[in-house]
Amino acid sequence: MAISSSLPRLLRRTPSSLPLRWRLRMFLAGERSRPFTTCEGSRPSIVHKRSLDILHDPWFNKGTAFSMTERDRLDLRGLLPPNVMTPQQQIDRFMVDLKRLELNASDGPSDTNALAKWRILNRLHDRNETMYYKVLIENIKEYAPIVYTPTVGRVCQNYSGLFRRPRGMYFSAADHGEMMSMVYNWPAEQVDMIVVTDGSRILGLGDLGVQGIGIAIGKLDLYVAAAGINPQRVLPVMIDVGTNNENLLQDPLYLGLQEHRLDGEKYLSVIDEFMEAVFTRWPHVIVQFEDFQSKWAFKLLQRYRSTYRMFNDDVQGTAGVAIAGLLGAVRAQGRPMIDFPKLKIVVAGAGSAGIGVLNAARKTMARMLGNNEFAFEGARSQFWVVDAMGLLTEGRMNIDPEALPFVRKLKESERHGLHEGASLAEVVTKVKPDVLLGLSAVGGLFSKEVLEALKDSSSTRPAIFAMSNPTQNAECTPEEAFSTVGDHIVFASGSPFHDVNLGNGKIGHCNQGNNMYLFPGIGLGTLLSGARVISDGMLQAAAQCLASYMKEEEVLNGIIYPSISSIRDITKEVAAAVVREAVAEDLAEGYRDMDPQELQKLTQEETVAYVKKNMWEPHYPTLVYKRE
Ligand SMILES: NC(=O)c1ccc[n+]([C@@H]2O[C@H](COP(=O)([O-])OP(=O)(O)OC[C@H]3O[C@@H](n4cnc5c(N)ncnc54)[C@H](O)[C@@H]3O)[C@@H](O)[C@H]2O)c1
Ligand SMILES: O=C(O)C[C@H](O)C(=O)O
Ligand SMILES: [Mg+2]
Repeated sequence: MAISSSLPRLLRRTPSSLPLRWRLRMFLAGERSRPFTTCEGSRPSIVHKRSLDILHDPWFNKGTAFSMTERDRLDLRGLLPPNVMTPQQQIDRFMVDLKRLELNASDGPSDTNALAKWRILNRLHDRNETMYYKVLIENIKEYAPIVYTPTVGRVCQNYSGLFRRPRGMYFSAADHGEMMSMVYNWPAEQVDMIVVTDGSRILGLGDLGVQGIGIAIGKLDLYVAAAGINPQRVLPVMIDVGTNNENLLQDPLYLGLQEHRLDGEKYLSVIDEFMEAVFTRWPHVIVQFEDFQSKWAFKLLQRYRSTYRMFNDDVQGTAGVAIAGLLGAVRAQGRPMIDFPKLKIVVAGAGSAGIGVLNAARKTMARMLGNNEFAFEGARSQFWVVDAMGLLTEGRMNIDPEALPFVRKLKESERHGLHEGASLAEVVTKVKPDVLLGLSAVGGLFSKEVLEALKDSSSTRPAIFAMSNPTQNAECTPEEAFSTVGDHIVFASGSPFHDVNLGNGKIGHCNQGNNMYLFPGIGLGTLLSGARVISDGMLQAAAQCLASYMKEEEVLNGIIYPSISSIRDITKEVAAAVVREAVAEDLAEGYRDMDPQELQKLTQEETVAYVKKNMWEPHYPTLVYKRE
């Protein structure tokens, strides 16, 4: 039957408002499929596609309205958020989002159009990945704050409305027993990098449930843009084990499972099953755990790190970035890095990030002091930890095991005029720290009173790290820090802020102390070395590389982290440092045609060149058609 003879019939049956392209497509997909003349349930439409091909076909796609049986029949399981929606719910969700555009979609005072920009970039991402990444790489300073912190936080908060075309995989508590087969629904034969979250602590925004998938997508955008991981080989994953966010539990438009989070053994068995499934299909994949609540972050890290190629970005990536910044703060005082163990550090926040930093800083100090038990014990006394209940001392009931090494003895505290639960301002007043570091998720925690107290710091150049994300969760702004404590401070924040004009031609530098300077290089270095696991040594090599990347005159000027414009270059260097450490520790098993013996022969420069050569660039390849 020729197209031309059936076209008039087809045209009569389809609404004239539809583009001709669609009506033709309907014909080509089979005359039997009559979405306009049959209603759901009476006669099925025959499709000749499955999996993502259906989701990407505007004619057949039903998005979140695919029923569970259809999802199974069409290999769609895991490719959509778990909550099956009615068509009306889909329209309600879309309308809420459409109407929201009329409101001010701002994230902080810096960019009132951030979400609108995200939408435009996201549509490009869906249409043309090569072009999307070219735009991102060439304009990374401008658009990292859109695809990553801080806008990604707003994206996650609004994800049920923003959701259009699915990206990544969703494993839910309801998929127990199915994951090993579901993982084959992902169309890519090879996956190098997975970023997985359970949505329980997204940035400083709390439990966002299934909407947390946005953070996994944002992190992988940086893996492609900064580390040159091939975008065809990345996989964002959301493990939906429910949510304890009451608003989401009540929201009829929420896309995730509307039940309380799984806990205990049930929770662990879901994560175990997921890990087994992905490592069975892709034995060489690297899994980055992201934004898991502290309660599980440490346990899962300990459970998997010696078996699987995995790391926790919030615990380990953040620690490395903080160490590099702290070493920069020592150098900024005109002192050698080896003076680091002398710093007195007050840390506000004892969650996954805060404890990660404390452990790494303590180990670094101990290494500098002789790397023995005595040095390790002594280094403990450099830290004062304040959490939601104030100064952490042995007087506290029910202390988290991870925080135990950092509790202060009561006598010791009294000697400093402090007590269990003392406020941050009291601690800063009495301790006079060199560094005040915030990973508390409490915006404005470094109040005027706290910053005033820091003026009496015993350091010639006190350092303030307001590392919580996104923007509104920063413990203070750079303006507040410079104007209260003084022009001489060193300042870093987790989310980007502008530098401060101090007058008289002087600039107060706002460094971005964010794990984005390390995680892409840790992942790339692990991939290219073929390391079996990610060791402490590899993480430490990454941090040292970042610290030594900064030149003396920059550091003396208060610039302790590179500009994000050079993130591709620093990531290449970090990855090379990770490769070399993996080789030195005999963990490297090689990558493609580069075997461990050859890796071992590479000089420092050759390792950097090897990394560079393996970084994906956003160029269109020539395409040639070949019948299967
Ligand atoms: N800049 C970065 O690279 C980076 C990396 C990881 C995490 N973070 C940010 O760090 C923050 C914390 O992350 P997390 O995983 O550790 O969270 P978490 O919820 O596990 O821990 C938060 C900690 O802050 C403490 N806290 C709460 N209120 C406080 C107060 N008033 N004073 C002092 N401490 C208080 C809590 O007791 C807890 O110990 C988040 O905002 C996150 O975005 C930043
Ligand atoms: O995501 C970020 O910007 C940093 C960090 O992983 C966080 O959780 O805040
Ligand atoms: Mg994180």
